[in-house]
Amino acid sequence: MSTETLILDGKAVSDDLKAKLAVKVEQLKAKGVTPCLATILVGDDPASATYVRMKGNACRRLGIESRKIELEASTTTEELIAAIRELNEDSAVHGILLQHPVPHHIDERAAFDAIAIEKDVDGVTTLGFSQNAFGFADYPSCTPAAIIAIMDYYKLPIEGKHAVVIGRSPILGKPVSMMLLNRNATVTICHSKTNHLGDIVAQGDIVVAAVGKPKFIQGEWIKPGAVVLDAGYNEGNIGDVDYEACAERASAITPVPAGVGPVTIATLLKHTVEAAERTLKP
Ligand SMILES: Nc1nc2c(c(=O)[nH]1)N[C@@H](CN(C=O)c1ccc(C(=O)N[C@@H](CCC(=O)O)C(=O)O)cc1)CN2
Repeated sequence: MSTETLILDGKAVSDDLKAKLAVKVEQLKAKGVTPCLATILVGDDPASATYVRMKGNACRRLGIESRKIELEASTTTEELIAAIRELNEDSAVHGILLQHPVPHHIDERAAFDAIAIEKDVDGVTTLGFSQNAFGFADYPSCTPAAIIAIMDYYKLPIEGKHAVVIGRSPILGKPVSMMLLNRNATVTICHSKTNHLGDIVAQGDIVVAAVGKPKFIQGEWIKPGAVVLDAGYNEGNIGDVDYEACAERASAITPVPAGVGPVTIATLLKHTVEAAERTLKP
């Protein structure tokens, strides 16, 4: 790795965010409101169970209530939606998180869209996505928001830069592309059918890896001086970026672990606290 490469420390960004949130949680509690996040886990995927546990622990450490709903893998779409509607109606719950992915037989889009917009702290509903695309979402999807938060924390410019996003999922690649566009970047979205991917990535001043394939982004694709953000969370805590090789060329890069991941969770907490704050306002 070049000695000049800035390692973008997600733990530092997340600690900074959480320190500010701790104050807000205390203020809310003094007014009789305890922020509450309900997490829904369907089935027994071990990685998903880990992420839900991490979110619950992060909530508790900050004084946010965490309500965990665990449903059998055989749960139907209708049963899942009924559980979500119950949480929508529960005034003590401020945010709802449905852990992705759900088992294949479930209509995940329908389930996401059952979440009330004012409780969509994970930014997964079609309405939330649309608001984010227009640049006025209360709660943009957490990983895209985390990527922007890291760039802002380190004062890395976005405006006028060419951002290349690899991945087009509805909770990551697409929303982060819209957020970068709304910050006046020129955005290219690449995906599994993109031809000459390396040539396109090589044009990026900012490269966002959201492809879901371990070490997929090659060092020789990176333009010298580019900023590389790795949103990958593959098995074994391996990112989408070939870290050592990309760090040789990048001016700044997020590691995995301790890069985008911790900021994603801190962002979820931030949105939950904001949702609780909004219940106080007329
Ligand atoms: N409904 C959602 N589902 C999923 C999302 C999401 O944002 N909303 N994102 C991913 C997974 N994810 C959160 O759910 C997630 C993955 C990894 C991390 C993280 O902090 N990883 C650590 C390392 C893990 C460890 O220590 O064991 C790190 O990078 O340092 C946070 C969130 C899919 N599903």
